[in-house]
Amino acid sequence: MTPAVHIEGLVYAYPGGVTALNGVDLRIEHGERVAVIGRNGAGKTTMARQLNGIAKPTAGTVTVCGTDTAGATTARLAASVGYVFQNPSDQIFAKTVRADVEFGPRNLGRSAEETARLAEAAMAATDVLDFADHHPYHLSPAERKRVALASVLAMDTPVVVLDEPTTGQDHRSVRRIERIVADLHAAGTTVIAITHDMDFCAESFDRVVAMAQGRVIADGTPAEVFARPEELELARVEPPQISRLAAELGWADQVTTVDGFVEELSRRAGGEAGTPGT
Ligand SMILES: Nc1ncnc2c1ncn2[C@@H]1O[C@H](COP(=O)(O)OP(=O)(O)OP(=O)(O)O)[C@@H](O)[C@H]1O
Repeated sequence: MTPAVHIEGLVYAYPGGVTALNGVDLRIEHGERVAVIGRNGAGKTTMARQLNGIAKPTAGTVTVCGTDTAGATTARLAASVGYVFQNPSDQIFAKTVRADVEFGPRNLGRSAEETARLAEAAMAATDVLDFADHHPYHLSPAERKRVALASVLAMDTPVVVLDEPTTGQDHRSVRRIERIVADLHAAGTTVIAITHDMDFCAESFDRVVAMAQGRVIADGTPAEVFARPEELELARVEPPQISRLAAELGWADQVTTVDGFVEELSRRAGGEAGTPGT
């Protein structure tokens, strides 16, 4: 089957001269949940921007849902890839939240009825329905970020790319975003998130791709990647808090999620600690 994303030998140099990507190879299958991590300037956003054709390879190829981005218009790629910008101000443009969220599906040729249904569902999932008729300008940065997410969810694309979705969000909103990622996954959508939030990374993603200096330096499950101190050092990231707690307790097995921690605790206490989520 054609992969959702296939990147081969990708090099990208900005017009100013910075070579931000230095030979990236990455294959992501349909339905995968992938977190892309790494220090500032590692090339994460530059790579993600290739997926919806905002930027085109200097060398190498990027194929999304079977379409080579080199010859494809951004409008064509928009049907396959929804991209939530790191900064919502780069994305939101309409006079009301509802108009912004409805723009994408309408632009993709959905009927008025379908557009309204998709927009309503996306606004409910991101908890922005209460201010659907407000001007996005009057919302807080965290709320605007959720509007940007709603606008992409409403497009119902097979691939969704989230650039730093949890930044600036409170605990409740982060949990909501975790739920959205789980729902997208259950619906078969491929989810790719760039994140500096290692707790979110470990809780919501099955695969972690670590980048440094324009290359992929580690690729595996959260447990595999967080067990590689040299690569983590190079990527300047620390394992999730729960992993560090488990390490402090001297547990040899790699724990990356709260549920995993509770399971391990329960096993060690002979089943007395209860089951996760109860
Ligand atoms: N518009 C641009 N023009 C020139 N160079 C750029 C531009 N945007 C990014 N760069 C450079 O490209 C490299 C990769 O940047 P990029 O934003 O992709 O990294 P990142 O891993 O997403 O970082 P962050 O975590 O800070 O978002 C950096 O050296 C950065 O300075």
